Amino acid sequence: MKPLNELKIGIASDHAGFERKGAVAEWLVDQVAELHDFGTDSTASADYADYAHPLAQAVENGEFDLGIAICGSGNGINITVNKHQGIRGALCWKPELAALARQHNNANILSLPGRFITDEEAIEMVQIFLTTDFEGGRHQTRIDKIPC
Ligand SMILES: O=C(CO)[C@H](O)[C@H](O)[C@H](O)COP(=O)(O)O
Repeated sequence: MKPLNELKIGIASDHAGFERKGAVAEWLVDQVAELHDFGTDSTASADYADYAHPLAQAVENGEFDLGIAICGSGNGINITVNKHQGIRGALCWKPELAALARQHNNANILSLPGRFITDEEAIEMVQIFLTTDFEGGRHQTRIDKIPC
């Protein structure tokens, strides 16, 4: 994993994750090399797939190192990003899960439940996700068996 200040990060949300995304982005923009917001851009009702697919495509093709996806429960946006072959999206709601998502799953998109976590919890999970390395070994063997 590159150092935090060299990472190119994509972020996306629907309306339900918009305000949480704003708090995360405000903290993150000074920490990383590049931060791109794939939308949405307000709390007006929106469909998470419209923002999740462009984020997932950009991470999948290497334009961004890692992604952050936020909707109300986290489920809709996480289900959507995981439709992409090169994406391993992990829905996390506590710091230990964000660490394990990197260590064991080599997750490349962190999905967060915006309506069920605080700004501080979201930022803590993002920081952990972006600075924790994949352990490889037995976990790589398992990841290699995922594609079908
Ligand atoms: O949580 C979500 C999907 O898993 C989305 O954030 C939706 O916005 C959620 O289903 C709530 O939608 P609503 O239109 O705000 O009721």
